[in-house]
Amino acid sequence: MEIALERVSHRYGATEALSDISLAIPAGEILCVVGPSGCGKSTLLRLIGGLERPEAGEISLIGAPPENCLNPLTYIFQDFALLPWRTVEGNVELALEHHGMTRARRAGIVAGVLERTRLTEFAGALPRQISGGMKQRVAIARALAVNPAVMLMDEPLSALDSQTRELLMDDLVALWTRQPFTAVYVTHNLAEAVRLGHRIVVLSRRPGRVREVVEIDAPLDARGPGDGALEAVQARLWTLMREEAMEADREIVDG
Ligand SMILES: Nc1ncnc2c1ncn2[C@@H]1O[C@H](COP(=O)(O)OP(=O)(O)OP(=O)(O)O)[C@@H](O)[C@H]1O
Repeated sequence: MEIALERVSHRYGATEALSDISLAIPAGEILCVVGPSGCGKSTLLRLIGGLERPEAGEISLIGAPPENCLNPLTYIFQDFALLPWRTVEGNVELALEHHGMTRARRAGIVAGVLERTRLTEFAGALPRQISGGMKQRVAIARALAVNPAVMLMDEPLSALDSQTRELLMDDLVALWTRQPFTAVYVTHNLAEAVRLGHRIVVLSRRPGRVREVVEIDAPLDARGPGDGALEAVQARLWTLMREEAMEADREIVDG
């Protein structure tokens, strides 16, 4: 299933958040979205997820959903959004409730995604008993359980320390390599964008417009920290964003 955005614009009152965004996200691609604070990254995700309707333009899902897809679009947030009184298994199961499936089928799907996210032995743990990185793996498992057409990821690693972030990036690459998924991945972190993005969209600030789309050919599992070619892409992204980030910074200080 492919997502197409055609000339999408959105405003909140007098604030023009996004202007004239056209993008196509083919199945199996991770598209990273970067840009200075307030450029409309989260708005873009909300519009794609159907939480808000764009003021102008079209967003369409094209083609058939993947086999056994229970929900075409799922979110992964920075704050994990786990229910504290449910176990790891119970949190993943949550995504499968109200889909009218047998208990055995549900258990099979949960076991499968826990295995893919290396959580099997923690199935009975409560969120407070596990680390932040593991909590985010539970959120990823829960998103994968519905076999979505597209995962919408809003700063999923930004609440984690840098070592945990590295581990989670490795996990996401391993998951994608085993079974490619489609994702729109919003981040402030350019190192994350060059590790995880097949393409990276740089948005300009207010209104957010597509400033540039950078494509990275290297396979995800061939990328890693200290890779010179990736660092060069990261430097280029920073050059594109630097002035606007400085302006955003000044605005916050002045305000
Ligand atoms: N519900 C809302 N009502 C009014 N203005 C909003 C609303 N949501 C977002 N905005 C404004 O729209 C613009 C884009 O916001 P958005 O949160 O999408 O940006 P962002 O790039 O995700 O920001 P950040 O990087 O800081 O998370 C900002 O100027 C913001 O203040």
